[in-house]
Amino acid sequence: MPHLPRIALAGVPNCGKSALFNGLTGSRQKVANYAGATVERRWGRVVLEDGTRFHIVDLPGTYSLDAASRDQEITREVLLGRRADEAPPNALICVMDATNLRLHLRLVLDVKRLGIPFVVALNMVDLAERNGTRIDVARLSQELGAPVIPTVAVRRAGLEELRRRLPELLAGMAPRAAAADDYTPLDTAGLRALQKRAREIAAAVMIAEGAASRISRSLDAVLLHRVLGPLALLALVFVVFQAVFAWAETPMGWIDSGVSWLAVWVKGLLPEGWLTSLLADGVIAGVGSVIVFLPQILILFFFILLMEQSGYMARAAFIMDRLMRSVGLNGRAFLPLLSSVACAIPGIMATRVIDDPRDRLTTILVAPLMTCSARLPIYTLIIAAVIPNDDIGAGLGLQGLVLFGLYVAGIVNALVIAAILRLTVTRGGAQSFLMELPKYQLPALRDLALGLLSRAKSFLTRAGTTILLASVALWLLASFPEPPDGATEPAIYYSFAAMIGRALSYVFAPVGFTWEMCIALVPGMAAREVAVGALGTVYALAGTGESLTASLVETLRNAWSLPTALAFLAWYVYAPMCFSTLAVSRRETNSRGWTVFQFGYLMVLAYVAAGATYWIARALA
Ligand SMILES: Nc1nc2c(ncn2[C@@H]2O[C@H](COP(=O)(O)OP(=O)(O)OP(=O)(O)O)[C@@H](O)[C@H]2O)c(=O)[nH]1
Ligand SMILES: [Mg+2]
Repeated sequence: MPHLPRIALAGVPNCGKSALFNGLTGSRQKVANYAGATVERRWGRVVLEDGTRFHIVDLPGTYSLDAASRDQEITREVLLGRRADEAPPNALICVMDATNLRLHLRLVLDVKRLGIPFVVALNMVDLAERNGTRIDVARLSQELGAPVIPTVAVRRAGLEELRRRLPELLAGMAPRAAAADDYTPLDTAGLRALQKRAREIAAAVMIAEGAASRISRSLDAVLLHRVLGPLALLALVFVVFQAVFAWAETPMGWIDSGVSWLAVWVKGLLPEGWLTSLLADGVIAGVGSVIVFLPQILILFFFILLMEQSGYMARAAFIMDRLMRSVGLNGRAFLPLLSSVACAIPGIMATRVIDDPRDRLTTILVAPLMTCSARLPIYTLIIAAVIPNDDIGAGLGLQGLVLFGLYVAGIVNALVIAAILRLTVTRGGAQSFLMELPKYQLPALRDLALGLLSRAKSFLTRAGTTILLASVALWLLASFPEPPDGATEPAIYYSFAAMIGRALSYVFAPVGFTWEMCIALVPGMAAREVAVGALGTVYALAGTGESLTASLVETLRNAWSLPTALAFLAWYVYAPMCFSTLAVSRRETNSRGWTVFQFGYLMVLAYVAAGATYWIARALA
């Protein structure tokens, strides 16, 4: 890797660097319609037709070379060659958004001072054309003293031409490490001169300037409206959770019957014995009970991707800014928190866009409270088991409403705890929030499909690895030692797992958990949805012949009292996150103390919440 020349992609956030990177390398980096989608650098290798090989690096976007936030700092360090382990790139592709030349020229002019040879990819020319902007490309190239190639990164247009120009760029590449030493940050006068020059060039090359589209303005008049905006956001989120239940029902039914059929088939095919039990009760019951949730996860991500691609996500951050400010965070924290709805890990990584270290720390600490998609299986399983599938009018279901409530609870918890932290352990002044609103775009179907595909893949991979292993391990623990002669209880009752479960139930009985639930808590630390798989395995083993075909939902409905089920839900609203999240927290906060604090406070909250729910529900029932 170190021997190949390196080309870096530089540009303002949201100009299409990652889309271009994906186009050039065939990889699938996150492309999203808001500033700050990329927070890390990513490498890829490119081989040109003439055999030239080089590495290309995708960087977080930056508005200037002396930016403050962690993601932009990475870009600056890479471009200036300040990273200990690597020299500055040999050449650059500066990506510009053709619909916003002035802003983008400023960065290009600043980058030009580095003295690293570059080409300009004049991206989003499709949008520029549509809104009536026309640019004199030859003149722009002349003014910048570098080749300018019009591109449409998402449709891979112009990439051939770009590739053709790269060998000549690499031929004239700078001796490594020379460039950055001469770079000094601009003083105010220098900055002004640079801005003036950017304006001049923009004026000179713009043959016609289009206005922001009318559609965009009228959409914003509603979606960013003081009253209508928040209402629209709330309505949208509500619809999403209704859809998660309503649309997923049928495909989930198919998967569920497929899994049950498979278990029965295996039991019928193989002679009774440990292998059959391992396959049917361990692998199929464990992994199967998690895979059932694939449709729901995909529906949730369908909406998230839609919001990211259309440009609505950044507006949602804007709407939430006031609320966020009232708890001492700012609108910037909204996107990381929203990413945590997928998973806290990318969410915590996304906090790199937050400049202020205390804001950032607070956001990291509360991110696991947002309802991650691994909780979805647990929530829906228990909701399906204990909440009646009533119609609450207007075609809305009670189950969807409860799920919506749990997600809202996650958000409220995150905000309340952020407010408390901001007043105590992470006290400090609040920062103002500035974020460019991206253009509205119709989501590209291809990108949506690819996004969903990669989600499905990672979910199934987890099911096939972590969850499979946990299910097998649990099956072992739950099947041995074998019951003594003349045993009256199901075999699992005498197993190691039951011993562990009963030991744990000294701690958890006061909050209403049964020993079967306690067994599921342990593997649930590896990944939350494993708890569902574990329940699948435990109840499959504890079950008698007739409940073999009964779904897990039916089994739980009979086995758990309502207070117990609600307490389990409450536990997972706060539940100590999976270990991978803790590892990422540790890395991003760079502090063991804060990680322990995070784990500790979530643990305590989970226990208290489960207990309170259990006792209140019992008193009411
Ligand atoms: N119409 C159009 N949309 C584009 C083009 N290039 C990128 N996009 C869209 O612009 C948005 C931003 O693209 P990204 O590749 O994520 O931008 P980025 O520069 O990597 O952004 P950061 O990582 O936040 O700095 C996405 O919604 C893309 O689908 C283009 O040439 N034409
Ligand atoms: Mg990017």
